[in-house]
Amino acid sequence: MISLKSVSHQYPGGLRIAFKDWQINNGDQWLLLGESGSGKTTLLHILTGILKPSAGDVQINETSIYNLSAKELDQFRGRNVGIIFQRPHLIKSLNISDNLVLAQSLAGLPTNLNRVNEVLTSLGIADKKKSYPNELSQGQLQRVSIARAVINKPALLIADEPTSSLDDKNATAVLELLLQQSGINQATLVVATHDKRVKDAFTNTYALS
Ligand SMILES: Nc1ncnc2c1ncn2[C@@H]1O[C@H](COP(=O)(O)OP(=O)(O)OP(=O)(O)O)[C@@H](O)[C@H]1O
Repeated sequence: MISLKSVSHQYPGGLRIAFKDWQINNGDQWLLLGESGSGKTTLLHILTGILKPSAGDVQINETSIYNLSAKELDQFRGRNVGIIFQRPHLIKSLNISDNLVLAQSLAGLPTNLNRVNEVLTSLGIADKKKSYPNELSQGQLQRVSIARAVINKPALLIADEPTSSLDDKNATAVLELLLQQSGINQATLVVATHDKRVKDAFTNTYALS
């Protein structure tokens, strides 16, 4: 379970952004909506352990993440949180398989090539494991991003505008894969988006005002 209690954040010289309390149960699938500038990225950074809020408590599976040391938080994040950005951030000099192995290693986990194969197969890109990122299409790269995000079976899967750079066909496919992967891996899914094509797929909505 993830909970956000009395969280607010103030950037230096900026206005305080207050976030209403949020309880996310394991396996829930949520849409995070808000106008430009309302604080979506700020909230995703707070939820994923990247940005310590000025006030309030964030718990993931009963761990108050901002009470951890920097090193503990890095490992906790690597093991428990998978993030999919608008555009994939892969290491260009590593092939797809090695990009996923790197994600295991950064989380302090041993190399598990069976898991790499399992995830790539479930995303329909097992044949690309020896390819390099610049040899893949945009839609395939977004699948690799999803693979990297779920490789360590995170409790929380976060996607920040995952479909906005994709055409309709790829956007639908990526959305279906996100929902499917969060189901297979029993991960909670939070998708922040403006993309109208995405809205109907979710029943839970957290809206920023
Ligand atoms: N590093 C920063 N320093 C100061 N102010 C910031 C910083 N990052 C964001 N802000 C401000 O905080 C507010 C929320 O920004 P945030 O990026 O979270 O919004 P958003 O909802 O993700 O917007 P968008 O949809 O346009 O990406 C904005 O007013 C923004 O100007």
